[in-house]
Amino acid sequence: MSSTLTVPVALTIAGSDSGGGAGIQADLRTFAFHRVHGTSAVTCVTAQNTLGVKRVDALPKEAVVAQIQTVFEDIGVQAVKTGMLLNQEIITAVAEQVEALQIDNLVVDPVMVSRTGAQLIDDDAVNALRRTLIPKAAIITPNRYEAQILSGLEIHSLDDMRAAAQMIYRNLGPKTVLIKGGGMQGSLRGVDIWFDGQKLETLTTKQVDTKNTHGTGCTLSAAIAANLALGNNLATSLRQAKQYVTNALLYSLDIGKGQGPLGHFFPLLEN
Ligand SMILES: Nc1ncnc2c1ncn2[C@@H]1O[C@H](COP(=O)(O)OP(=O)(O)OP(=O)(O)O)[C@@H](O)[C@H]1O
Ligand SMILES: Cc1ncc(COP(=O)(O)O)c(N)n1
Repeated sequence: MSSTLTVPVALTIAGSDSGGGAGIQADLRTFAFHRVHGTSAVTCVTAQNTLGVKRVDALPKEAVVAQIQTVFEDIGVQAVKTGMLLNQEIITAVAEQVEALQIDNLVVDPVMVSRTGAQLIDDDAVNALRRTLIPKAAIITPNRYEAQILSGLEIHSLDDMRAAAQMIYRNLGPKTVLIKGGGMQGSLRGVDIWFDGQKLETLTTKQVDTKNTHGTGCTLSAAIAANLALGNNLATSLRQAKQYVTNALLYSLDIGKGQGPLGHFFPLLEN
């Protein structure tokens, strides 16, 4: 006897991480955990491990567009997340597809700077993100450094995070801004702030004491997209996604010599 299931579908438009901790690999595991069918449009291929990124090769923008269109034509998609889009050409092409396909449930993780402060995309790409994609987002999820670039403010405290969220909302026009605390000091690492033009909310978990935090940002944005694909409203999606990242951090994996990945399927890892 076999049975068929109908499940929601999410699409990730992001880079491949050969080390399996972040990017497309983290996103697809996150979708699967949520019982959401994961589809993907690869933007670039990174040679990466737990110690860092050694090489990045971009795909032609036409290849990225073809993946998105081919998935939409046949399968249909309830929510989309974007991760590492790398260059101006790919960002502009993705923004055009968002417009043409009338994608509403769009989660933009504006991957620009790693948690260690290394810039991952050039200035033209940052400007393209600001101009073309961020204004179309249902939510954007910058980390501390990305929020500094997008707001022009220095961020050292919770109040700074709140001011930056409001500034980005007003200046760049996404429907909601969530600033992640992973790059802050001490207990603020578990605290995120979000602002939707009316409510200024805080999502708090205890700081998890682990060095294995590679892919936390990708995982959070993929979990938000998965929850939206399941039909949850934004506030519920953010709460659930935060809880999911925290659980996956509590079961992070000691793999490699640097920052290991999260335990995305944590219930299978319990002794
Ligand atoms: N040590 C920690 N303890 C608890 N929560 C954490 C910790 N580190 C990160 N987080 C949470 O993980 C989520 C991702 O935030 P973070 O600031 O790490 O994003 P990021 O810099 O984009 O991630 P990445 O390390 O993947 O680049 C946020 O909800 C943040 O609060
Ligand atoms: C392919 C790829 N995409 C994104 C990130 C950053 O991810 P994160 O912000 O989750 O560390 C990464 N290191 N590699």
